[in-house]
Amino acid sequence: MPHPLKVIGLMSGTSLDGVDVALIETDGESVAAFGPSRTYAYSSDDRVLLVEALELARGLTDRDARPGVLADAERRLTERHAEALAAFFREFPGHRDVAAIGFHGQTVLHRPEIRLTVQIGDGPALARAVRLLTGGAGPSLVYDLRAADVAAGGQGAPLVPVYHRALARGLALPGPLLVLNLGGVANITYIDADADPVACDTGPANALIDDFMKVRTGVPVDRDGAAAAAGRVDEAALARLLDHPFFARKPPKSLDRNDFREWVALHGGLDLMSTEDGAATLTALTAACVGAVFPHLPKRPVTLIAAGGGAHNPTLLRFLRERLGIPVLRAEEVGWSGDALEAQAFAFLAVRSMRGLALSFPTTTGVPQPMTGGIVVPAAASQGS
Ligand SMILES: Nc1ncnc2c1ncn2[C@@H]1O[C@H](COP(=O)(O)OP(=O)(O)OP(=O)(O)O)[C@@H](O)[C@H]1O
Ligand SMILES: CC(=O)N[C@H]1[C@@H]2OC[C@@H](O2)[C@@H](O)[C@@H]1O[C@H](C)C(=O)O
Repeated sequence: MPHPLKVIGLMSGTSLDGVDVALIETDGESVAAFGPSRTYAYSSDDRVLLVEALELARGLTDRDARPGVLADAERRLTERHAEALAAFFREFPGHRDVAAIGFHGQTVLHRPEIRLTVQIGDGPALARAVRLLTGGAGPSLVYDLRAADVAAGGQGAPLVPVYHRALARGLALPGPLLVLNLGGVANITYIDADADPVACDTGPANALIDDFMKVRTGVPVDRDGAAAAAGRVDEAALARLLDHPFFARKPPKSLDRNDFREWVALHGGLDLMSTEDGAATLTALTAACVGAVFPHLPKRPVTLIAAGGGAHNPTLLRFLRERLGIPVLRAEEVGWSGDALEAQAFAFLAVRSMRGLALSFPTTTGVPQPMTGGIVVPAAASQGS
């Protein structure tokens, strides 16, 4: 096993809530040690800018174009990542000797069917900012990790399955195992012994709930699932929503954050529901979407491990248990950090990229062959530039 590197992963996910920073020690094949992790929240102003950027990005046909507010959003996002790292190094000065950084950026558009996925975030600019923080040659920085997969005909997402598999090797749980990330969008990794993991996005998770709660209450979250717990699931609306062709498609498949927005507006009937019933119905939708992937899996999973922000929502966890009929564990119950998992994954993927190892596989993104990816700004290259 090559010597493990100290690596930081940076993730800004589809829920637009902030920058996740996580440190691990890894050789890109297994994890030697977990370090600290933190989330640095976006201000409501940042969020408004990112939402505008997502709206504008809907019309993009060129992944390198940054018209209007997209250029502002990319600058702001890169700055926020530099500030997040500055705060992280202030708190953990002993980790300034980090060897590499994996920088996901912010997905503003994801349309793999036309080979287009756009993550904003200026890798070379962040590499320069990091060098000012660390001194010396600074770490290598790896960014744009989805592009190669999409260019080769893959879905470009999810990319975390190879990390989930590495972690799952250390567990003594009965399989097949399902790892579920409940972010803005939900995605699963199905792991059965040493077979290649099977993965896909399953449907909306928190993004629809957050957007609905923002309209109804001004606050973009159903904190602890309180509203959903007080509501009644409209099963007829749920059945209409599950009639979307996405659910009949076999994996690999992936989603843009806003893919279900119009569908829900058309078929959800949420305008006629109370806040509680609407929250309950959208929360049940997230759980039912995970159930909808079961018929597409090689075998029925026997254990589910839930991670991501949605794993803090007890109503969502209850709905998952009720609708799936299998044990649902929180990531912490198996010794993982549910909130840091994705950022850790991008640290892991950065090392894999630097070593030329595969990030994605035919069974995870549908790419024709296992595929590496990412653009590396080597430590020395950022020196003096
Ligand atoms: N206590 C809580 N109760 C209910 N929901 C919560 C709670 N804490 C976090 N969340 C939800 O989790 C979301 C954030 O999840 P997470 O950070 O995993 O998303 P992300 O990484 O941005 O998304 P993705 O994985 O899609 O890229 C918040 O937007 C919120 O809806
Ligand atoms: C295009 C894109 O950014 N997709 C995200 C999004 O958020 C969750 C889900 O949709 C997943 O497919 C992916 O992120 C995780 C980190 C992944 O690639 O594994």
